[in-house]
Amino acid sequence: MIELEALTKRYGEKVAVNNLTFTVRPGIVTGFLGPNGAGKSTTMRMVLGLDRPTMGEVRIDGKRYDQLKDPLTYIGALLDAKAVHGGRSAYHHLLCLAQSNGIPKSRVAEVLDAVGLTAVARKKAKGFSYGMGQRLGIAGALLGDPRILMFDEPVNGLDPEGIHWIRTLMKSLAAQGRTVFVSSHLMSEMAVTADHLVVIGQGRLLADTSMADFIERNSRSYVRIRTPQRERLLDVLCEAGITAVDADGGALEVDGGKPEWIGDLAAQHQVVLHELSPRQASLEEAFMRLTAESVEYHAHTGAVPVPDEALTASARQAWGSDWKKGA
Ligand SMILES: Nc1ncnc2c1ncn2[C@@H]1O[C@H](COP(=O)(O)OP(=O)(O)OP(=O)(O)O)[C@@H](O)[C@H]1O
Repeated sequence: MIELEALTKRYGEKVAVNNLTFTVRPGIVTGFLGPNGAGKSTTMRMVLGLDRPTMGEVRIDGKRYDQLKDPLTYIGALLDAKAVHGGRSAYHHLLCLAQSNGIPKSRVAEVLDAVGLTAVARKKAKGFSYGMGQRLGIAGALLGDPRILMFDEPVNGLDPEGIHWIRTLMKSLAAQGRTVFVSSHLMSEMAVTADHLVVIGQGRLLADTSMADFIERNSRSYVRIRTPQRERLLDVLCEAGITAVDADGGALEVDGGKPEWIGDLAAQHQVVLHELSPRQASLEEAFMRLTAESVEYHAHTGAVPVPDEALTASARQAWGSDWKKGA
């Protein structure tokens, strides 16, 4: 389990991580989502004791990172796949890690096998492709057989086969009862990998919710309609008790409506339709909406278009006053 409590990191005037409180639990994959610069990597570095919090703290199974004996046996992480001595072979890179962390030598061959690098184990890391480098980084994370694993944007730059492999690996690690914490800026990727979501924007917590809840609340289905007789159609829909809202390009949208029903209604009233199409809002759109509110807060004046229940209490407070103080 990873517990963050009021975790904050300032770099001069810049608040990279702002009062984050959440828990990453075992047995599931927790996705850590946020747009570029949201503070994901800074948070992960603080989890590993690589950056010092300005305020607050992080506990790994109840202890600070610097209190862990042989930390690789508690938490394994892939933060930067390039952080490998290029002149060393994959085998020697892992052997050095093992020896400096009280991990038996036999474990090196096991993790090389687990990530599919056995055949190239004696080759120098500098000759590795990006995907092979990612696999080597993951082997390092698995080396201490830790109960907690943390991956920073592990699928970035990978081909579909590599993405599928990492996705399957994370799910199987969680199924073994481990805590799996993985960052991404892609909602679509998290939707098929994570069981739980923590979303941040500008260092602040925006949502801490189960993936199932997020999907249920944001998988909006609607019908898009275009007509040259807009006012007439609006009257007809209104009489039928259907609410239509304006959409881009002069179109109308009806939430949850059936296209057949709207088409029949239009035909009965001799309203010409140029488009009548069922649509499903993507989760990526929902994520962009959620995070755009934090990125562009100053420009925002209307109601927050995200389901209130999906937000944390601190996020609800965050939509406003304290942001304008420049916090
Ligand atoms: N050492 C540093 N000094 C100054 N500012 C920093 C430092 N590290 C990060 N930042 C700033 O803190 C903010 C958060 O950065 P961070 O890398 O944690 O975000 P991220 O969510 O991981 O983004 P990305 O997806 O682009 O990696 C950014 O505005 C970044 O410029």
